[in-house]
Parts: sequence; C-alpha cells; structure tokens
Amino acid sequence: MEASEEEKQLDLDEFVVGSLPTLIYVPNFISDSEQTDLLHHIYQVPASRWKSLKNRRLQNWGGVVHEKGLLPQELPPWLRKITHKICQQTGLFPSAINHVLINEYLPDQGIMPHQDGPAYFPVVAIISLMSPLVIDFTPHPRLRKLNPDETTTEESEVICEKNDDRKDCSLLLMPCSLIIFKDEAYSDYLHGIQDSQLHSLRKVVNITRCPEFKQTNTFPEKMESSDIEQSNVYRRTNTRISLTCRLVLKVHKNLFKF
Ligand SMILES: O=C(O)CCC(=O)C(=O)O
Ligand SMILES: [Fe+2]
Repeated sequence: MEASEEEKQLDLDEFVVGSLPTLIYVPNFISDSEQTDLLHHIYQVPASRWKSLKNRRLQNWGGVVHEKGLLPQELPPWLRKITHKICQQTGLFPSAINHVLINEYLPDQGIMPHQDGPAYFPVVAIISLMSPLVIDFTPHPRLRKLNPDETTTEESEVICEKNDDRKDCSLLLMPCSLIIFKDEAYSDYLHGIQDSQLHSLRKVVNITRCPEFKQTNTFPEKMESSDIEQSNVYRRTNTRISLTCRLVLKVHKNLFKF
C-alpha cells in the first residue's frame, strides 16, 4: 500500500539551501486551506492569549520553558496536526514536538538576532503564514566562548578561525513554507528579522525556490531604477505570522521536581 500524503517523508537533501550547515527550506509545506485553518484558530483565541512585546506579539503553546526543561501543557489538536506533520515528514525529531511559539509581525516589526535557548532540542522548524519576509543568519563567534564548560580552548580557537570566513546569509520565507535550521546554523549562528519595512534580498540564498515571489511595488518610491537593482530590496506591506515548533526533551510533570 502506498504511504498517504501525511506519512510520506520528504527527501530533505532536495531542500537544503545555501552553504551554511544546515538550512532547509520547503516551499508550500502546507496547503492554502491548512493556512486558512491555522489562521482561523490563531485569531479566534481570547485576547489574553496574546502577549505583547515591544516589537511583536506572541502566543505561547505547550507550556512554560525553563532552562532546565518544560512544564508541559498539552498542545491543542489544531497545533498537534501541524507538529505531527512536521515530525512525520522531516524525521528530524526524536519525539513529538511539544512547544510552539506563534509570533505576529506587523510590516515594520521583527525579532532581534538571537540564539534559541538551551532547553530546546537543536532543530527548529518554522512555518510562515500570510506574507513574505527575510530572516537573517549571522555568525556569532563569541557564542561558544561564553560557555567554557562546553568546549576546550583548542576547540574554541578552531571555531573562531572557522568563523573568520563564515558569511552572513538570509532566507526569504514565503507563506505556507517551512524552514528548518539545525547543526551550525543552530549552534554558531544568530537568527533575526529586521524591524523595518524594507528587507534586503542581497544575501538571500533561496530566491530560486520562491518562483511565486513578485517584487512589484516593493521599492521605496524615490529610488532610481539603478539603485533598485543594486540594493535589491523588498517592501513588506502585510502582517506575517510564524509558528516556531520545537522539542524540549526534558519534561517536568510537576513544579517540585525541578
Ligand atoms: O518568526 C520567525 O521566523 C522566527 C521566530 C524565532 O526566531 C523564535 O521564535 O525564536
Ligand atoms: Fe529564534
């Protein structure tokens, strides 16, 4: 019997983009109707579910993440559907994804370059909804140095040397796409989204995987056409939602066991 669409595993090698190990970009990972369904649930929750930050707002699902693990809360069925699909089709998670952050960004909002916390299994899966934007990966040589228990001095030096010729790179994230980052992209790089309406496309490594991306009306009004070619920018006009899906391996059944 043939595996159903849901059970089919992706050949991830086909979706690796750029030269930084390892960035995986899967266009149209979800269908338009799956997107509509997710948005319906996301915007149906009580207002109190949203937590407003300076530069975006978010919903936290799956429980509270501490440095030492997760105080779990079951994911709702509409999220389990999507996290199950990610686990099944990527085969990258040793057990079920148990934590989802939903971020909402207005066209001039973003997220500071950061590394995800130590409690997470080092594979991150992000689904994008509604509107495209650019996510940037930048090397951070000091990251390992901050944690001397983890690496010997020699190892740190090798890492720093390697970082000298490491380059920034960016990915264009289209609605309905899935991005996965792991390995060095997780451990030695920061990721962030510029909090501006204009996003540079210059370092984007997956533009050929985004055939439906149209650059119409994306340029600042006053730009000359030669500038446009050189600067290669995209103007964001709509809200974008993302679902950051992760696994916390250490799960605490009650507070006192911490
Ligand atoms: O919205 C995104 O694509 C990135 C979100 C993110 O980095 C995070 O939730 O840690
Ligand atoms: Fe992050």
